Amino acid sequence: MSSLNVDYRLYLVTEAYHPDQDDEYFRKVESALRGGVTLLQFREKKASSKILYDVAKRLKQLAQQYEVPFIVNDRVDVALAVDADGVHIGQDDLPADFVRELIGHDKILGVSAATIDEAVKAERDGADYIGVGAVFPTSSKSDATVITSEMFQAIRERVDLPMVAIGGITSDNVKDLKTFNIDGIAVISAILNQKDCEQAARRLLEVQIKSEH
Ligand SMILES: Cc1ncc(COP(=O)(O)OP(=O)(O)O)c(N)n1
Ligand SMILES: Cc1ncsc1CCOP(=O)(O)O
Ligand SMILES: [Mg+2]
Repeated sequence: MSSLNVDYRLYLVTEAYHPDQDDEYFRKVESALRGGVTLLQFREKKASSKILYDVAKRLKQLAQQYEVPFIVNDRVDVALAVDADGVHIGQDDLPADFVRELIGHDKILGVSAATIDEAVKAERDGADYIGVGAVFPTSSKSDATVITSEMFQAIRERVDLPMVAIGGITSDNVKDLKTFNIDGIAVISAILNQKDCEQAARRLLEVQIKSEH
């Protein structure tokens, strides 16, 4: 998959997978895809490699059904094993230039950046997009720190790559990002903690479009 025409507008990052809630997990992801999610990331911090592989294969199939790219967080091995469309890595993961070598140029490489230096390096190392945040406080990632809007803007000015905002984004505060010239938002709880994930996704897309005008 070429990274050129990726639609970053609404990037869904998965919540923790629990085998005893398997049906519910996939039902919510599919509901969100129906609501218009444009990119799907499998983020799983605790599961065994076997579970990672099995869940990733099933998520990839779902993403394919809805024609959205499928990205694996952290685990390049799992991404390659299931032939995902890309990998997302952070500052504590394998180095981005090395990951680019491992996955080649046909796959999407996303890199987290919270400073200008990290963002500039990500671009140099071959990232296709950067994930920048946390833009708001979040309880979905225990070690996330909130960056200032000045930092966000400074990164935007220095890097030409598509930029996705992440962390604590909701349909209420998404309008506060409208001056930042972002390419999209990445969310977990704003979709997956809602009763109706399809409706939550649809609403986030709508609010984003409205706040562009
Ligand atoms: C789109 C996007 N942006 C940032 C992150 C955070 O990645 P990282 O800093 O490696 O933290 P973990 O998600 O691995 O805990 C992301 N996953 N996606
Ligand atoms: C993975 C990640 N990286 C920075 S904040 C965050 C969590 C995003 O989750 P939520 O959308 O629920 O705040
Ligand atoms: Mg990571």
